[in-house]
Amino acid sequence: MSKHSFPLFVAIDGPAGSGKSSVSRAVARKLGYGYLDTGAAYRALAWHVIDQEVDPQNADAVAALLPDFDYTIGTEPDAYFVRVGQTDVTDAIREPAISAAVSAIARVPAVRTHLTELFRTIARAVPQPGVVVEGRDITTVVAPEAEVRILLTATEEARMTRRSAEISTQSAHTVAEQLRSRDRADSQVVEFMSAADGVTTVDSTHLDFDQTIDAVVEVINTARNSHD
Ligand SMILES: Nc1ncnc2c1ncn2[C@@H]1O[C@H](COP(=O)(O)OP(=O)(O)O)[C@@H](O)[C@H]1O
Ligand SMILES: Nc1ccn([C@@H]2O[C@H](COP(=O)(O)OP(=O)(O)O)[C@@H](O)[C@H]2O)c(=O)n1
Repeated sequence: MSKHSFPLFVAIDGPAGSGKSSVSRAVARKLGYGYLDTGAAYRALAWHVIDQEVDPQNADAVAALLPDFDYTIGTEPDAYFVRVGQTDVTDAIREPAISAAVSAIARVPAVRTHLTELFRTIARAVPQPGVVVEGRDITTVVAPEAEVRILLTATEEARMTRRSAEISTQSAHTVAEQLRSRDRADSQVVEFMSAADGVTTVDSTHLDFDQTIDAVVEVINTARNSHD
């Protein structure tokens, strides 16, 4: 199969609140690409684990749920949804209880292997000429060979401020503490705080949302030109 049979792969990693989901989705919309939110799969599995009354800390019990984990995600930037079986969990997976449980299931090796395979399959199958895939280990594990690899960062302060502006049900202090402890737990499993070789860093601390989109599109265009 020629390399043009697969969509152009844009891999974006970064810590919580760096803007991965919102920026990746907007970039995909702008370029007419598909969009894959990999964090949503980890969150959906955490939702399923809790729904099945399994202890998220019990790695074997979590791994045992994988063969029957029936997960669907929308890859159209304008028609985003996440389903487990027939249940729409798009909003439920953003609940604080899921955010609190997700790192425990994300450190189970069988979970990472299973979801990584799923991501590769979903990304290859999008009908668009490109796909923006975002998460924590896309540039390093899921698609180290991606045509475009970006680390999206922002200072901890900027990320906490953005995230707490979104969440009205918890104090800014609680949101910041939870984000910090999730980043700490996730960092023990995958490296997403510094760019791997060949990965371009986009620091959005002093960029507004539109400027961040433009900066990412510029990295993609530069990489595309060098591949042509
Ligand atoms: N450059 C930016 N300037 C200001 N706000 C931003 C910027 N990038 C993202 N945001 C906002 O920050 C919040 C967190 O972004 P999100 O995409 O959910 O991050 P992540 O997916 O990395 O956790 C969202 O409300 C988003 O609109
Ligand atoms: N590629 C990925 C994506 C997410 N994750 C896990 O999934 C969780 C949720 O990811 P997310 O992207 O929705 O998180 P936010 O950055 O949006 O807060 C993370 O805290 C990680 O534990 C992962 O391990 N690897």
